[in-house]
Amino acid sequence: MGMDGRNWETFLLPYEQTVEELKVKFKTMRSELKKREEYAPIEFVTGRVKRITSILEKAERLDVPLDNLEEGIEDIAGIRIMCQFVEDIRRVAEYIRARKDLTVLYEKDYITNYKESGYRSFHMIIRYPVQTALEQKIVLAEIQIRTLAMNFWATIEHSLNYKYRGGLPGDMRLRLQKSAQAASVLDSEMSSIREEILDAQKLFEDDANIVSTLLKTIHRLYAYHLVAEAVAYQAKFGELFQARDFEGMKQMMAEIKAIIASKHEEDPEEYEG
Ligand SMILES: Nc1nc2c(ncn2[C@@H]2O[C@H](COP(=O)(O)OP(=O)(O)OP(=O)(O)O)[C@@H](O)[C@H]2O)c(=O)[nH]1
Ligand SMILES: Nc1ncnc2c1ncn2[C@@H]1O[C@H](COP(=O)(O)OP(=O)(O)OP(=O)(O)O)[C@@H](O)[C@H]1O
Repeated sequence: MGMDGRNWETFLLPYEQTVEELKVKFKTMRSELKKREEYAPIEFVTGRVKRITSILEKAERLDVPLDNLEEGIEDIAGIRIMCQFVEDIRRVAEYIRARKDLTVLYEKDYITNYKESGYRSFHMIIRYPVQTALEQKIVLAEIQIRTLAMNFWATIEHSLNYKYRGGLPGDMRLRLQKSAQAASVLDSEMSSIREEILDAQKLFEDDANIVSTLLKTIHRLYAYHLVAEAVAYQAKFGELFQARDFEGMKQMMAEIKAIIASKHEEDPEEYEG
């Protein structure tokens, strides 16, 4: 007996539950990663159950018999994960592959191989065990992972395609391809800016480290009874810090280390420990 005779409402129930559960899980992943590493590779998460008309149209287009919708249509349950940067997409995919509550059936990388329309996204088709009131069912679901720029483009393109019912005029298609290119450039630009921001943060971290190790090194001079030197270096440090002269601090560090090393040579026994 075909799908037509069955109850759509109960057919869609496990998919609705799947979408709700996956949304919660990925939103939780977002907040957890944000707490752990001060930066979340996930910007936001959406999900939807495919509408009946859209399921029927797709079944017709892909020649899927109505009694095989569960296996034939892979995106009845769909989740979408938006990221700020292209690099985040790989990370999120890694986290998904490592999960124990789902299995990845296959992946489609439309970022390396974007579609002719200009569409870019990373797709994962998963098997998800969902516990209903009566039984455990394993359903297929689609996870789309994309940047904000990819999502912007795909949203506009989707609505235009819907408006023209797939028959986009040639010039429109060309302009969409061009804007997909522009979105891709935008993603690359943002990635390189991100690298620079991370470098700047690292530099700041390094400078902060120089200050603390230099102050500790100056303090060690007291252990070698070099009180006058310690006081002089402390004063010089004050000047260097005022000028934020980190190169000067590195030189000072080298000088003090040389002094300490020569003291060691004079009398290695005295200063151990
Ligand atoms: N906006 C937009 N979305 C797309 C495009 N191509 C694919 N998608 C999205 O990605 C999903 C999966 O597409 P595909 O990987 O091509 O797989 P499919 O479902 O077998 O094929 P089609 O639905 O026939 O494209 C679609 O259901 C859309 O949500 C595109 O050109 N533009
Ligand atoms: N995996 C997904 N997660 C969240 N939203 C999605 C997902 N896939 C599609 N959508 C959105 O659901 C709405 C309805 O899309 P629909 O499922 O009818 O078509 P589609 O997935 O774009 O195309 P197709 O029928 O070819 O699979 C659109 O706004 C679409 O952007």
